[in-house]
Amino acid sequence: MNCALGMAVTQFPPCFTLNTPKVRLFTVNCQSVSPAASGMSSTGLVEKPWKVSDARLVLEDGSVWRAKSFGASGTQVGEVVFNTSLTGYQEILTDPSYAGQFVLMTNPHIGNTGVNFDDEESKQCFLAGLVIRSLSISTSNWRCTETLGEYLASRNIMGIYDVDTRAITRRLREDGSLIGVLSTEESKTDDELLKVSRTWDIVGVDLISGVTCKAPYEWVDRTGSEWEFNLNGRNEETFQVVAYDFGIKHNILRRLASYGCKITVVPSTWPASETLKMKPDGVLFSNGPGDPSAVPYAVEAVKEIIGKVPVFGICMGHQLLGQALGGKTFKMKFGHHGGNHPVRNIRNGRVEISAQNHNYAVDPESLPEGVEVTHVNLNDGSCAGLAFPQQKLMSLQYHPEASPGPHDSDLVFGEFIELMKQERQRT
Ligand SMILES: NC(=O)CC[C@H](N)C(=O)O
Repeated sequence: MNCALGMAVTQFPPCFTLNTPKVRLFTVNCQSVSPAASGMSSTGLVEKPWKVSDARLVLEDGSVWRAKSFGASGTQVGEVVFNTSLTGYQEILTDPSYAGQFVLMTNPHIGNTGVNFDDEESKQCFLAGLVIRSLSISTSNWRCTETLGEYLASRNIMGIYDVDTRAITRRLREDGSLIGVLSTEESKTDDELLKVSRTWDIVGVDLISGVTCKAPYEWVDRTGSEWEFNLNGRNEETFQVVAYDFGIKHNILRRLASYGCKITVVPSTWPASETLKMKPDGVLFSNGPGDPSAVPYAVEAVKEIIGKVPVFGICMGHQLLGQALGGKTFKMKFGHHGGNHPVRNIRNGRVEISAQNHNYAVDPESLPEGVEVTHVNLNDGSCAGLAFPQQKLMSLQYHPEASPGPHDSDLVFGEFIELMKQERQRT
């Protein structure tokens, strides 16, 4: 149950290049909180019938945010990002791309539908923790099997509520993503927590190795019929796809299966030569957490595969393709996380509302001639999709599988099928 600080630091090694100037700590949102701040007296008797602040989120800028804890207790370090999705907190909690990050939900009311067996995007929660404004006091949904608090506690994930998420979001938008330390341990001083936030870093760390599968496996589940779209002209042929698991979301696999693919999921370190031996019709490079520059082995595998079979990259997969083509990736100020990002599909002029979750992006200027930018994020003009027809390559910086989010971009799976079909006819 205890997220010991030592464990967290071992899992995501600290960066020793940051200096840690001494600055004054300032406490925000501290509403007459007693030092014990737990609602319990030293004798263990409850002093107040309501829960009082028992947790602190200390950000690297020196701000200290008092909050109430739920889920697991302990101390955890991570990068704080804000997500603007209105629904789908369970899919967000189980998206492995959030490894090493605290997800702050800008939607103030979270937990009202509880959690269920069907909305999992992976077998585990890899995120550092959840930060919300208001935790629903009741849970009501026909699929609900557990409350959000029970769920987080059983997965050893810390959550906090009754914290000013709006103020933190404004700070992140102004200053960029910040490292934070969340703690329920009164014995740790604010200064100690601040020091940890300033000596830990997420840049340059291989987070994929902590979330990928250990061995190859077959995936067969399609999207359940009650949630399925009307797939016009559904493909009758079957295509063999090898999917690299850099932290793959299950709905990518379900959508590929629904479009008629037979899928073998392989670990992130699976050799390209083995993949090519399997003679797949296409290869998918999945989403995944962290810095694409921290996983050169993955870029090498991508390099060896492109040009030989049709490939499709999603999010981290798109960034790795960008690097494999000789391009550069960079860290954005606060990234894109949410289900309401407008993207222009340059090829047909249509605007898609998309689900996004990324902190890095490909610099299109750095890409070689012949690589086409197919999609642009309309909020900031960043590159949201690529194609290189001569190499049978396509990629999106965002999530066509949604889960959670809008389904406007689902047809891109059909484009991948088309790419594989053309290659089959050609050879
Ligand atoms: N969803 C993802 O694949 C995230 C990609 C990458 N980890 C980023 O933050 O940019």
